[in-house]
Amino acid sequence: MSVFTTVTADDLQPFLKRYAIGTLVDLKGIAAGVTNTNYFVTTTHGRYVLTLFETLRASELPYYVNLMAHLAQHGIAVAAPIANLDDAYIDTLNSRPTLLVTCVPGQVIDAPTPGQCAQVGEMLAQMHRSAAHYHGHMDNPRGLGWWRDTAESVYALMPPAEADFLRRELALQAEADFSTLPHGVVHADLFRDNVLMDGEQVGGFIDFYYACNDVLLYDVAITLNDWCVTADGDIDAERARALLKGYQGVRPLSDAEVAAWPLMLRGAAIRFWTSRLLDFHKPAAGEMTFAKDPGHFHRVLSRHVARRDFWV
Ligand SMILES: Nc1ncnc2c1ncn2[C@@H]1O[C@H](COP(=O)(O)OP(=O)(O)O)[C@@H](O)[C@H]1O
Ligand SMILES: N[C@@H](CCOP(=O)(O)O)C(=O)O
Repeated sequence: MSVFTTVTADDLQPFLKRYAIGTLVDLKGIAAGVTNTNYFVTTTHGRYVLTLFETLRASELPYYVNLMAHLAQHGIAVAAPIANLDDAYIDTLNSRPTLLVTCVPGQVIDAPTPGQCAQVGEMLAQMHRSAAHYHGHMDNPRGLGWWRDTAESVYALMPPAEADFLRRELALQAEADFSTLPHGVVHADLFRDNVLMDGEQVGGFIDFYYACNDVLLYDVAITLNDWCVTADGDIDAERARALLKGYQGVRPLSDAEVAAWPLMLRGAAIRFWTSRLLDFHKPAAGEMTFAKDPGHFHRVLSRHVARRDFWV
């Protein structure tokens, strides 16, 4: 359930007067999603998504919101922020920082086809290209240092063999030097539940609140680890090849990126293994979400370690 802060028509009508998007026709809470309060808002001008931020403060939002606006201006399929009459994207409703964005078409797909993976790869590469001139900068708050600190906080709660495995993998990541690989703006959480597919086309990327500046190949690895995964944590080679072909049709990988790819896939798996371990073993006080299975990314990582063919 993702309506944490209730919004009524009486709350919304005066709020909408600060925008030029018509008057309220319908307001409906969105059940999917885990972090923020989301509503579909239909006005006389069309359909929008209203987000009330439950944890991020207004001062933390400009990097993400200006990025979404920048990408939308460049024709990338993303939800486009709507400015109010003061020309601000971030407003306030019911004491929460609030954003209105366009409603993108499509739905979340659980079992993507290779063709859909190819479209996601293509759109991701276009996103990387078109964000090259985005002026905002945000270091990755969930980089290697965060993985290590998080792992340290849960080792004692893990089966010893798994903790040893994670320690060894983190040591390998620490030895790697990715500093010369192409960097830029990455979504950093482009899982299936953060993309709406409109048939075979990408309807829109959503949920940019982990976006940051980092290695572009890392974003490809995060995306592939979710879009091309099988139920047992293995990677489906046909989907993986399709996603990489779609991506490389726009931004071919360099030799250095191809060489770094196997380790990057492992790093991307560690990122979500550690965050899921933390959520599982140490849920934040008052946290409103249920923890996702950390074991899944343990399996994804183990499969990558054993793998000899990496589809590039
Ligand atoms: N711009 C949008 N257009 C259409 N549907 C959207 C849009 N933004 C969010 N949604 C819907 O709301 C759901 C939850 O959004 P999400 O951003 O994942 O929430 P949370 O930040 O709480 O994780 C999505 O799965 C999707 O169904
Ligand atoms: N995609 C991640 C979860 C990302 O964090 P959230 O705050 O959006 O739940 C995963 O599947 O572990």
